[in-house]
Amino acid sequence: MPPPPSPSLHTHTDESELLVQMPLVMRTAIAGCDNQMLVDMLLRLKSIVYLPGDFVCKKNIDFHHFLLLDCVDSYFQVSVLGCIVSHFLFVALGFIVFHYSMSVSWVCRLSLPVSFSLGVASLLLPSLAHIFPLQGDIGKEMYIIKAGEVQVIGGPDNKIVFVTLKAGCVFGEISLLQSSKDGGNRRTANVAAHGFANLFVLDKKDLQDILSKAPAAAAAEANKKTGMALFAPKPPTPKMLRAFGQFNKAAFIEKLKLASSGDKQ
Ligand SMILES: Nc1ncnc2c1ncn2[C@@H]1O[C@@H]2COP(=O)(O)O[C@H]2[C@H]1O
Repeated sequence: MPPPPSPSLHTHTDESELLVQMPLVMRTAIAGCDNQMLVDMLLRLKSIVYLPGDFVCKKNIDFHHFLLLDCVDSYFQVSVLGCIVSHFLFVALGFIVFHYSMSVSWVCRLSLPVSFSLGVASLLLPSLAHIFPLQGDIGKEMYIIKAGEVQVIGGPDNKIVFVTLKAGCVFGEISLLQSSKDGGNRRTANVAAHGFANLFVLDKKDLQDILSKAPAAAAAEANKKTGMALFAPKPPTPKMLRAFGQFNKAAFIEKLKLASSGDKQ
């Protein structure tokens, strides 16, 4: 008797079984989708697990990461470090100048104030980042949450949680769909994994391919035109309704009075 097939070697799968395992939001969305589009999309999805706190999308560059100062958690320490680093740079510069037998007096005189200013500048860097925010990542992928949660975060030190997205939610699509003019393809928010998050990732190019082939895309284009009809001038009111529209209450009461006085006579 042949051995029973191992579960991992099944050649075909029952779609309804697969569907049951998906988050409810995804199942509902799938129900209204074009079949070919779904197949196209599913074949291109990659599954990635993000660790707790990992950034999936970045709107702002974090200056502590930027300066490679993850271990330094206060602006004061950053500025002190800035002073020390710039002072050593000047000492090195002085050494080079001295080595080439040039005057070092101006280097010595400038060393302290410049080190100090650079220290102050490094103190101000995080505040400057809020005034002149650096542009974030260019969106290259969008995500569907398979399991776990992600949070859209912002504010100082990304402490504010704007929204928590759960299994079945889609995000990271805005920068993919916006035009690149005026930096429109930059991430509009920071998104980080809240606990372990298993995400399906879809490339920008794959998304564009799917949308260009999908009949739904054409329908959406057509809908833009038909949708306008909803706001177009309304058709003229039918005759009967127009008669109601011209209904004059005072004249009607006058007619009633006349009729009743005629009855009495
Ligand atoms: N208020 C919000 N609610 C839900 N999702 C958001 C919100 N703001 C931003 N996002 C998502 O966060 C993503 C960040 O990258 P994108 O700008 O590409 O696309 C963004 C949206 O998908």
